[in-house]
Amino acid sequence: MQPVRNEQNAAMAPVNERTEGVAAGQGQGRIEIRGLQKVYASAKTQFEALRDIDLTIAENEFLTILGPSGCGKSTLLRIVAGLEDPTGGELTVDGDAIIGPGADRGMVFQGYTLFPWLTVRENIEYGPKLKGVPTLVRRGLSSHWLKIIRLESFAKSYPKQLSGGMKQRVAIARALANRPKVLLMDEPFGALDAQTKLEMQEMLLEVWEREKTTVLFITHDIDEAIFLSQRIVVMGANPGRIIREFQVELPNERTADVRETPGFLKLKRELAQLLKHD
Ligand SMILES: Nc1ncnc2c1ncn2[C@@H]1O[C@H](COP(=O)(O)OP(=O)(O)OP(=O)(O)O)[C@@H](O)[C@H]1O
Repeated sequence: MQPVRNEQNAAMAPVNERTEGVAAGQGQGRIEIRGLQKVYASAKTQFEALRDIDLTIAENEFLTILGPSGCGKSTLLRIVAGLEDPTGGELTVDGDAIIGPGADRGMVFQGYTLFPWLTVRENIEYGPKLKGVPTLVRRGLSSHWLKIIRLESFAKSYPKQLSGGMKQRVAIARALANRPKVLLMDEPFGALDAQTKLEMQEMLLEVWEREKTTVLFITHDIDEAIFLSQRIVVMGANPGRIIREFQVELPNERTADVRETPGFLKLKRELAQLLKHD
């Protein structure tokens, strides 16, 4: 895929300015997590999946949680999504307690979660349609997103006619067309081949710079974490907990060659060392 930014796109206003009245809320997507605990209990066993998680994610921040398999990354994300209840602690988005799923939080997972019976355009328009956004406004919104993800010529295609990378582009557009304050992403590019993964990472950064949504991203890929994030929180397992956090001191405007810079490579070594010893 070509880089998403071009003159035509650069001239386009962010969708938030184009579709007034569709906002999920007035805040900007600040997530506060205090003393979060999660224990999975059955009749015979108890498993402490998350212990004492304290984390604040600033509005418009791109924060990645990095950690080995089983450290509780997905559990944490599902709790923020409202798909699972914590055993203890408090979670808020812009001061509002998270008590279940909501339109203020969009989600993109590794598995392709598009509706197979809807076209690409209909998938993108699904959330706004549920919210009662009028047809013409919806059409403008989906056209805007089709352009950004460079799938205008696939508007009438069905998911099964798309490659894995294309499906994830639609999944991102579908989540953002709903104008969430927060985008929650659980290894969204984990199933893609190496080249497509790099292209998707660049596309995601372009979209994030344009839309300025708070992003909470999960991965166990160190390069992906550094390339995408402003801040990286490293989790350890047994019990799942935060062990360290890193500010990524790289420019926000990132191109592929940032991966060769001394700053990138130094952080990569540090993270690899940390994950090896946990
Ligand atoms: N419903 C459940 N019941 C019992 N244990 C669970 C449940 N869901 C997750 N766990 C356990 O909680 C721990 C954390 O799981 P989680 O999926 O959050 O880890 P993860 O860091 O996302 O791992 P991965 O990178 O492999 O996806 C694991 O040991 C897992 O077996």
